[in-house]
Amino acid sequence: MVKKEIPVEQAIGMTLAHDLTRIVPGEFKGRAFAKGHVIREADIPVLLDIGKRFIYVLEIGPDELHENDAALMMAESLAGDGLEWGDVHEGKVVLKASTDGMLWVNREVVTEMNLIDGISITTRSSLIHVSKGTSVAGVRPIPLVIERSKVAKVVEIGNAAKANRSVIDVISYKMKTAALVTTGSEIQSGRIQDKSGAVLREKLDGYGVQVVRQVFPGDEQAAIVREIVSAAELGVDLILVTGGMSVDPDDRSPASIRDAATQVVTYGTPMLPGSMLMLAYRGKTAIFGLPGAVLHDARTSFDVLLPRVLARMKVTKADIADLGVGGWLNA
Ligand SMILES: Nc1nc2c(c(=O)[nH]1)N[C@H]1C(S)=C(S)[C@@H](COP(=O)(O)OP(=O)(O)OC[C@H]3O[C@@H](n4cnc5c(N)ncnc54)[C@H](O)[C@@H]3O)O[C@H]1N2
Ligand code: MOO
Repeated sequence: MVKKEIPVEQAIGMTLAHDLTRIVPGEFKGRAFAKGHVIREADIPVLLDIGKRFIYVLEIGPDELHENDAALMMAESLAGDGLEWGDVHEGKVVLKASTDGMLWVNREVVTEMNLIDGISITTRSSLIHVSKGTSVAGVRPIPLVIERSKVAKVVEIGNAAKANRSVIDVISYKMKTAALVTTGSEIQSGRIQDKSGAVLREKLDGYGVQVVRQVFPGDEQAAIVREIVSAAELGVDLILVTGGMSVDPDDRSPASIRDAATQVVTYGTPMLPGSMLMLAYRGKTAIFGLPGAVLHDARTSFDVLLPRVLARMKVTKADIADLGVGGWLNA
């Protein structure tokens, strides 16, 4: 690479080799001049205002890449389903969700890429819910001009990983319908008005899941089991059982879910709030036992697990055990 520094006063008529950024703390951060801009006399004071006394004239060698080209090549090798991106800005491509769904990031592969000197791939956490339009990853090289071999290595790692699944995907939700089994004698008898229906309907609506049934079986185990089995036979994707999830004699929900399920993933999670949550399946129907905190707190273990269940990702006891560190969710 040949990189010549030209004082801005002598740069009129020259072409900018990269985007130039302007930052006004608290007000603005973005591109003031785009790569390729031909400098005019009127630009000189603006350039001086943003602290540019020199501009580069670049000659990029055959073994090198400009930051913008490198960022685009890397973005293409990383991105799989459910993603889109626009122009490269200031050497960075921002990947955005093109659909609602669960963000999947192959952490090991991204770490391997970031170990290459000069590579910077930044993502949101894997396995979280993202809405269409959300920015999920920023991809850029650190230097203005980077060795082609480093970018080729990123692309090679990305393509090798793709045999299995892309490095970054937004996986749309496969589950669409839910039934609510609202236990509790105090709700069944009308002593207490049900609050779970409104809370859970609103939450599920955010994931595109429709509540098609709500029943109030009280606290008798046989009645709760009957309602879970009936909802599964109706063909809903998801059954949410609330109430009776802890240690009192009339807390029958865990035993009822166990009776109705063909597989129990966990009763109990290392997360707070939401430690008494249960996850089970009856065939392909997912069953959550939701502790009282889900009705009370905005974010619980349910919000952590729901995206991966709706996306039909396999969730194991080991996956759940791994959530303990960072599982204090109200921090
Ligand atoms: N000694 C212990 N106490 C508690 C434990 C424990 O391990 N040992 N666990 C705590 C945790 S964690 C939670 S969370 C709650 C679990 O509560 P449950 O899920 O069993 O909820 P219930 O006892 O059935 O109800 C609690 C409370 O919420 C009201 N409720 C329930 N459902 C509805 C509804 N659909 N609409 C409105 N209100 C509802 C219910 O009337 C009770 O007042 O236990 C801790 N305690
Ligand atoms: O199961 Mo509870 O208060 O941890 O939500």
